[in-house]
Amino acid sequence: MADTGAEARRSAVYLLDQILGEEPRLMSELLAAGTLDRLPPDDRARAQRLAQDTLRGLERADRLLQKHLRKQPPLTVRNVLRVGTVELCQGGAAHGVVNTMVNLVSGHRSLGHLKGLTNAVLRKIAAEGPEAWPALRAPRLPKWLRGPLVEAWGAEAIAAMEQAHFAGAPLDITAKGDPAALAEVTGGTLLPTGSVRVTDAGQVSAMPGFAAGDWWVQDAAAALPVRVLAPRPGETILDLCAAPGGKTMQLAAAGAAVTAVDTSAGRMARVRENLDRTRLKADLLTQDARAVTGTYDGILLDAPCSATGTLRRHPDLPYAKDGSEFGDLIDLQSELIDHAWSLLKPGGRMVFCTCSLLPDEGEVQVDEALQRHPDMQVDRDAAMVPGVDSGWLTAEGGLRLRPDYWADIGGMDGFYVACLRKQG
Ligand SMILES: C[S@@+](CC[C@H](N)C(=O)[O-])C[C@H]1O[C@@H](n2cnc3c(N)ncnc32)[C@H](O)[C@@H]1O
Repeated sequence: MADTGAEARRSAVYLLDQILGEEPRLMSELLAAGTLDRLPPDDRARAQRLAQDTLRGLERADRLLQKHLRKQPPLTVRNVLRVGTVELCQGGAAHGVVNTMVNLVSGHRSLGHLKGLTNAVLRKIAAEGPEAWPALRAPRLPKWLRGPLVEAWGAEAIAAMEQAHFAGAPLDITAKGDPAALAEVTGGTLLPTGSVRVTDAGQVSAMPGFAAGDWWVQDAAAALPVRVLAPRPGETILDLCAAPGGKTMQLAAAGAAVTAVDTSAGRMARVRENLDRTRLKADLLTQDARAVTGTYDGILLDAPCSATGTLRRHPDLPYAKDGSEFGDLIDLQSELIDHAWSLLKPGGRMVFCTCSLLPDEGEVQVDEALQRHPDMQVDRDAAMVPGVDSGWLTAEGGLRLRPDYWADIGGMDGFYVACLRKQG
C-alpha cells in the first residue's frame, strides 16, 4: 500500500535539516528557492505544516526524546524523531507515523543502521508521549532573544507570548470592500479592528472571493498601520518598504494615489501580482527608499526589522537567526525615518511601523526621531482607531501590539505603530 504521508514527512525533515543545520536558513528562503515545488499542493502544505508544528514544539519533543537517547544521533535522525514525536503527540496514528519514519531512516545512505533505534524510540513515544505532552511547559524562546525581550516586557509577559507562539496563528484577511460581508461569505469572524479571522481555512487560493481579488491575507495587527494613517481618496501617499504589498492594497483600496517603493525586485513582482489580482492601482518603484524624491501628503514607512513580532507564523526565525543583524537594522530604520521625513509635506503625517517586539525598533526609534526633528509630533488620537484598546498606547503615543493580546480569540502579531505629524 502507498505510504500517503511519506513525501510530506521526508520534506518536513529536509526543511528542518536546513533550518537547524550548521548554516541555518529561513523557511521563507527555502520555499522561495523552490524546495517543495516538486510536491503536489496537498503534500507541500502538509510538509510545511509538519515542519512548523515541529519547530513550535521542538523543546517539548526534545524533552520527551532525551529520556530514550543515550547520545544524540546525527541531525537528520534527530529531526526524523522530532517530527515523529510531534505528530504522535498531536494525535497522529502510531502505525503510520512510526512506519514512515523508520522507512525514511532505513532508506538513507549513511543512516540505515539507525532504523532500529528510530523504531524503538518512536514506539516508546507513541506509548507515553500523547499523555505527557500537554503537561510540558510552552516552549521557551532561545536565550539570545528571550534575554532582551524579558528585559523589555518582563518574565510574565514573555511567558504569555511564548504560549501565543506555541498556539500558532489563525488566518486573518483584509476585505477590499465591506468586511462584514466578507466575514459572512468566508464563514469567518469580524474582528473589532475590521479584519476577518478564519479558522481551519484550508487552501487559501480555493477560498471564496480569492480569485476575484475581494481580499488578501494580512494579520490583524499588520492591518492597523494603514487604519492609523487613514488615507483619503486622492491623497498622495508614499508607501516605503512596500513588498509584498498588503499595506499597498489597503492604501489603494482607500482611493489614495499610491507610490510603492521596495529594493527587492523579486518581492516587488509579488506586489504587482497582488495588485493585479485585486484590480487595484499603484505606481511601483524598485529602488532604495533613501533615494526617493518628491513630496507627499502622507507616508507609510513599514521598515525592515527583526520580524520578532511574527514568530507565531514563523517559528523558524528564532533558530535560523541569532540577533547579529539587529544593530544594522536599527541604524537603517533611523536613516529611513530621516529621509522619509524630508519627503513629507508640512502638515502631513507619517506612520512608522515595524513587526518587531524590540523597543529599539519601535518606541526608542520614535523617542530618538523626536529629538532629531523639532517639527515632529506624535499624534496619539490617530492611533485610537476602532477596536484598539487604550492600554496598547505607549508613553510616547504609539501603539504597542503583542502576540499575547486577544489571547482568547487567537492573538495577533507583535507590531509597533506610531503616527508622526509634521508642523504645518
Ligand atoms: C516588513 S517588509 C514590508 C511589508 C509590506 N509593507 C507589506 O505590508 O506587505 C520590509 C520590506 O523592506 C524592504 N526593504 C529593505 N530595505 C529597504 C530599503 N533600503 N529601501 C526600500 N525597501 C527596503 C524589503 O525588501 C522588504 O520587502
